[in-house]
Amino acid sequence: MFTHNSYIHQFTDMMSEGFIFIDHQGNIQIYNRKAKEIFGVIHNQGIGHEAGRLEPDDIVIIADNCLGKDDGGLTPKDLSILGIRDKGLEMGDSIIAIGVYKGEKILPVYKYRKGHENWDTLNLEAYYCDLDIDVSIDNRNREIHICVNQQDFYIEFVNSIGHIVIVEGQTQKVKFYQSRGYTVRGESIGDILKGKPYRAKGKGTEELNVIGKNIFEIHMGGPTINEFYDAATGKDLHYRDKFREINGRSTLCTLLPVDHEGKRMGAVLKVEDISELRRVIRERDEALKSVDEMERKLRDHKTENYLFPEITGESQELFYAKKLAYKASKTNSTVLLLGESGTGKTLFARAIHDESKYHNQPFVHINCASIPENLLESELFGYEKGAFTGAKNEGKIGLFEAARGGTIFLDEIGELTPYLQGKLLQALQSKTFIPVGGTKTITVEVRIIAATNKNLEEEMLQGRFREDLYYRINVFPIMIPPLRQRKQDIHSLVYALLPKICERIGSGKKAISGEALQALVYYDWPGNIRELENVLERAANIAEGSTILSSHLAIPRDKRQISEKSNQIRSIKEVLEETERKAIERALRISGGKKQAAMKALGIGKTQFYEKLKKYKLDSSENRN
Ligand SMILES: Nc1ncnc2c1ncn2[C@@H]1O[C@H](COP(=O)(O)OP(=O)(O)OP(=O)(O)O)[C@@H](O)[C@H]1O
Repeated sequence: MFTHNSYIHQFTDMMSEGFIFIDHQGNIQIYNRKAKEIFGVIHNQGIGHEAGRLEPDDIVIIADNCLGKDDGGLTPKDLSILGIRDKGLEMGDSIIAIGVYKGEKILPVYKYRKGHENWDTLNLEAYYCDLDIDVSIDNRNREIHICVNQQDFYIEFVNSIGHIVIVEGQTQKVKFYQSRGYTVRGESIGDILKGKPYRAKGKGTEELNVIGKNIFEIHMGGPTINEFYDAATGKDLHYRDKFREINGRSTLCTLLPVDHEGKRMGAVLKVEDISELRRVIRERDEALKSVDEMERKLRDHKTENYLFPEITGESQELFYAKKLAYKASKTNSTVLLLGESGTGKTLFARAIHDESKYHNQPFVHINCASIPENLLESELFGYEKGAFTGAKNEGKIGLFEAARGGTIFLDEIGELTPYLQGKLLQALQSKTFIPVGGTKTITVEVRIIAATNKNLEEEMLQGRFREDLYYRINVFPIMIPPLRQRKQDIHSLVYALLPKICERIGSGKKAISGEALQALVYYDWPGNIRELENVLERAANIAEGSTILSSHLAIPRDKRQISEKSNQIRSIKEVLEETERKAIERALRISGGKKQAAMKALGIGKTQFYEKLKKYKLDSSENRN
């Protein structure tokens, strides 16, 4: 009845979904164009080839991502026809194999992965029988590529699939390649290897006539096709838009029985191919993953920003230093804080300790410049009783020991004498020391943070600081820029520090006038934040009213005139020079004072670089590396 109704065929061919109708015996009556496309009955993929069968001496290339599944039952044993007899190979394994059909004289090449292993791609490249062969199974993108002399034959898959390309031994021409719809065409690898004929492919190829054939001739069994048959033969089964896999393709299916005058006539199956949709979903998942990644990065960025709230300032320069400090806090490495006096090195050292895993352990701060040289050794390493005149009878533990398990902060490390530098180096290297006047070696695990306002590299080059100690402590350098290079922080510093200062000195709350604030911004702050604190404290003390005015600020008058100066027009040369100076300062700062690195970053030659350092007085020494 349906076979002769050409209108029905025409109409169903116009549908964008696959549509199959089988009668009450399971014979196909309608199989529309889209269904043929989905299941590969119509075949226009690739270059095409003639019909044929596998012959001895043909070169066979196989890529199968799960032996025994969905490939027409290809087993490890089947591969013996190519000379592969590997006892380690089992069902469920993935394999790439190249061999000659029944060609016992030419050994096969192959590579496989066990089924339980987790991997993304399996790849085999070979020059085999004068052919350039490159095969890959890409589990992530769900594709198998077999490239023969740069000709790519690829196949997509959902769960598992087998792909095969056959090259004629004599002519070296591709005589068969696997593609979508192989089950419908009865061309599984298993069948092909057993010598079953395959159909021609490509334009003008005769279409496989499915009408009138039993559904099981065209589709291998499987839950969906079984249900389809059951519904057609009388079972009361129906569903709408369900995800089903048919012949290894992901589909969205609607199944409906067809009754006429109370009698079961058959069933229809409407099929939407969602492999494409899967690809889109995968792409979307990947996009979401990168959004997640991005969000995580942003979160980290935010955390770093909010991390050390006691370190006030929003400048990029400070943010960069904070970021490094945060990273340093999560390692055990020795940290070297570099920066002028009053820039916040102690604050950073404390913040690193508090954020580290040692935060419940002691934090011991020692200023190497403030202790007389003859006492420093015993302060650091302790002494035994009676070690020297004036020593306590019972002896004393040193700061290294007091810091056991925690952090020792060696401030102004550049002030250490050569003798103490040697002692310190020994302690850092061996994590042991001998107290003054003692004989017993003491072992301590302690995290070192050192700080200096000197240019240690310069000190080292001048022979005033031991090179070995310099490298030992310069593991994680963090440069804290001076306030004049991050004037942007002045506002927030004033607003954070002033209330605390007022509370401490009991002056009552004080505000600051716009003019005073502007004067603070224009000043160059050689003493950095410590100087800013002092200026604010003094101003809060002398201001009688509730507002600090510029007249209350103890900063040199001529140095706050820059505001007026900045209104003057400057020559281009002046502006360019200032920009140049700033660029060099910034490069030196970011490279932690390392001249080679700064020079490289600036992209200028050595002579030019040193000339400019001299010109802008950024370096006292002229003849350095
Ligand atoms: N970013 C900041 N936010 C708030 N207070 C700061 C900041 N930086 C520094 N300070 C304050 O400035 C003062 C000087 O800082 P700190 O003692 O840490 O500097 P330093 O570099 O160790 O100085 P020195 O080299 O003279 O020892 C301290 O009172 C500190 O709390």
